[in-house]
Amino acid sequence: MYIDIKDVSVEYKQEKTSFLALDHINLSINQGEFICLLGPSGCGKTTLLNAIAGFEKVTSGTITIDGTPVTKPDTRYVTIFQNYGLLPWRSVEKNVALPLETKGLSKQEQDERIKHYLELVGLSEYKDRHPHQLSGGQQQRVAIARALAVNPDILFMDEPFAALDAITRMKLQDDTRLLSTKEKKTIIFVTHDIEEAVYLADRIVVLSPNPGRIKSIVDVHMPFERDRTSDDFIHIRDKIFEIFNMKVDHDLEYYI
Ligand SMILES: Nc1ncnc2c1ncn2[C@@H]1O[C@H](COP(=O)(O)OP(=O)(O)OP(=O)(O)O)[C@@H](O)[C@H]1O
Repeated sequence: MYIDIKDVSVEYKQEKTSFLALDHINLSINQGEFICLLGPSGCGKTTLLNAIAGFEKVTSGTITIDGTPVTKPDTRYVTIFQNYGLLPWRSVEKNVALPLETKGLSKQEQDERIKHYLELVGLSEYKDRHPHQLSGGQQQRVAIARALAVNPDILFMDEPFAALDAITRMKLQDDTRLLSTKEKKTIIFVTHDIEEAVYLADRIVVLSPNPGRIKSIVDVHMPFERDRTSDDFIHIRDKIFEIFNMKVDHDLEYYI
């Protein structure tokens, strides 16, 4: 297995108390897989993502990537944060260039990568703009281009589209799925939006809180082209609702 999470617990210690955010998590992830971590607020999604990415130390258990134990963040992997994290004083092009400058790439290689990834996210014409001259969705695309430009093996995405309107979110979901296959990345994607998870994932890891545990793992056997209104889609969505013991109602917003 590419990523192996064995018996991982994370306990946050405060002055006198401690809180078990993750309790004996076991999960194996294949290379190239699209995994969604799904669950209600506080169930430990971000903690698990950060532990795999090396930003959070585990209290017990082990995480290995490609056979190497994770002890700290590795430049082979990259995280897209929810708030885009763009530098306002840099142009789109210069924002994408940022991580490349520290990688010691030649100017020509930097330029090629910037061009390629801005094209991939459809922002070539916006390269000279600054972040405040872009919509939220465009800013997030710049963040995606910047993340991909360093050619990471794994992309960690923590609710990257939560702040966007529904139409933009759907467009970026399509883009993300396309590049996960085109660029053959392993993607670990945190969301609390059930439909987003069913639309994107190869497997959905459903977590429950207090303490954070894996409640269920749902295989999403659907073709690449997914239709939110198809019977298969609705069947998997409703299955997840059942996992959460939530009433299925057609007027319900599908968030947890
Ligand atoms: N540094 C910390 N110290 C103490 N408790 C923490 C710390 N970070 C997170 N927690 C707690 O651990 C639990 C899991 O947090 P985490 O952020 O992983 O959840 P989440 O599923 O990502 O939630 P959300 O969907 O709201 O972002 C929460 O109850 C949170 O309050």
